[in-house]
Parts: sequence; C-alpha cells; structure tokens
Amino acid sequence: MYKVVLFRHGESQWNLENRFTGWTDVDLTENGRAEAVRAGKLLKEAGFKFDIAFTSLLTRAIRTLWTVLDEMGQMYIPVHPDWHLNERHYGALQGLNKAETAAQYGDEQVLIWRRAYAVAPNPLDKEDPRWPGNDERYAHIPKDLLPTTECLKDTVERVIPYWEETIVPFIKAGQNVVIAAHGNSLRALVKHLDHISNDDIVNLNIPTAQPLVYELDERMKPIRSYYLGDAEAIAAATAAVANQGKAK
Ligand SMILES: O=C(O)[C@@H](CO)OP(=O)(O)O
Repeated sequence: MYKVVLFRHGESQWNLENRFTGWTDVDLTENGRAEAVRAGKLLKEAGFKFDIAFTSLLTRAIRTLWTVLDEMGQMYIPVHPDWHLNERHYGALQGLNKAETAAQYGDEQVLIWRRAYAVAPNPLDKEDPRWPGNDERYAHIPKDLLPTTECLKDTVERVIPYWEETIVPFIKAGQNVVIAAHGNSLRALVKHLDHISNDDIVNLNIPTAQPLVYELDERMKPIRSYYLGDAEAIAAATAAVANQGKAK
C-alpha cells in the first residue's frame, strides 16, 4: 500500500478579496501562513515523513509547502516546482471579484465558469501581460503549451500526464510523496483518482491547507482517502469555498 499527501495552498490575498486568481501570482495572507503552520503540525503529529515534494510554480503553493516542511523539520527533502501543477488558468476572469461577477452575470453562470467540466471563461489576448507567455517564469516552456484560458478538462489534460509520468514512478519506487497545489489542479487529480464523473465534479470543492491523504494500491487505485484534522471545520471550509461564487 502506498500513501500520498495532497494539500491546497493556505489562504491567499485574492482568496481573501474573493477574486478569480488562476495563474496570478498572489502570496499568502497572514491567515494563510498560519493555516500552513497548522497543516505542518498536523502532519508531524500524525507521523508523516516525506522523501520528495512536488509543487506548482506559484508562490502561494511553494510558500505553503516550505512552511509545512519547516514545521515538520523536513526542509531538506528535494522539491520539484512544475507548471503542470499550476492552478487552472481563469482567462479573462482573472482579477475580477467573484461575488460582483455573480451579481452581474448571475450565480448560475458563475457556477458554470467555476465548476463546469468543459466550459472555459473567455481567453486572454497573447498581448495581455496576464498571459503566461509574457512572464519570464514560463520562458522555458514552449509558448504553444501556455494557456490563454482553461476549463477543468484542460487542467486534467496537463495535470494527469504529469502525475502518471513524473510523480507515480516515485510513489512506485517507495518514496513518500507530498504535493502542494491548488483548488482546481487538485480537483483534476482527485477526479482522476476517484473516477468522479464530469457532472459530479461540479460539486467537489477543496479547502485551503487541509492535508488530504490517499492510500493507494499498486495500480494507484485509492483504497481510502481522508482529510487530517477536524471534520466539522473541514466541512465548513469546503462549503465556504462553494459559496464564494454567489452574489450574496
Ligand atoms: O480563483 C481561483 O483561481 C480558484 C481558486 O482560488 O477559485 P475557484 O474556487 O473559484 O475555482
């Protein structure tokens, strides 16, 4: 039996301001940093030890990972930052307030933009400074791979090959793997692992900085999965994420 731990970054400045974030590189709030400390303590108390870590190229996930590893006394392990684990690109919605967008276009339309499997928001122009092709951090990636917008299906199509080709071989080699990522890049991975349908994935929300443990068999099929920490608090945090896209 293999174990892998996933967590979303702690609260970011744009989570606090309720803005569509995507690939925008916002940092953690003070609360987000405290959430990461709590996640590290939980993992340490539960006796987790990691051999290798994977994260996105975005500061909020990297800082959450560093904070967790610091808290666990495991900052020495190798860390692999990779754009394949980045948040879903939110296209032209990036920067807009979610509740204001819902007041303008309706809760239902915002739910479709946030959670429908195959509907992407309007794309960015490639001249737009928000397009990752204009950001030097992505200079090593062929420009035709860099998104102007994404639906969850697009995110699945970049996260799952990275999971299968890069991360799974470490798990199968017996390494204890931890992955720090984002609400929607983790929804992509959980959809794949748990075989969640395109319709049902609409209802899945991932709270910030709550370690999610998957126990996997040798074919990488989940035996069970569970969040560490207080179930009621996790349920409340998950419901709060779902409600971020409502006008009121
Ligand atoms: O704005 C975003 O990039 C994501 C995660 O914070 O939000 P949502 O939950 O609306 O998909």
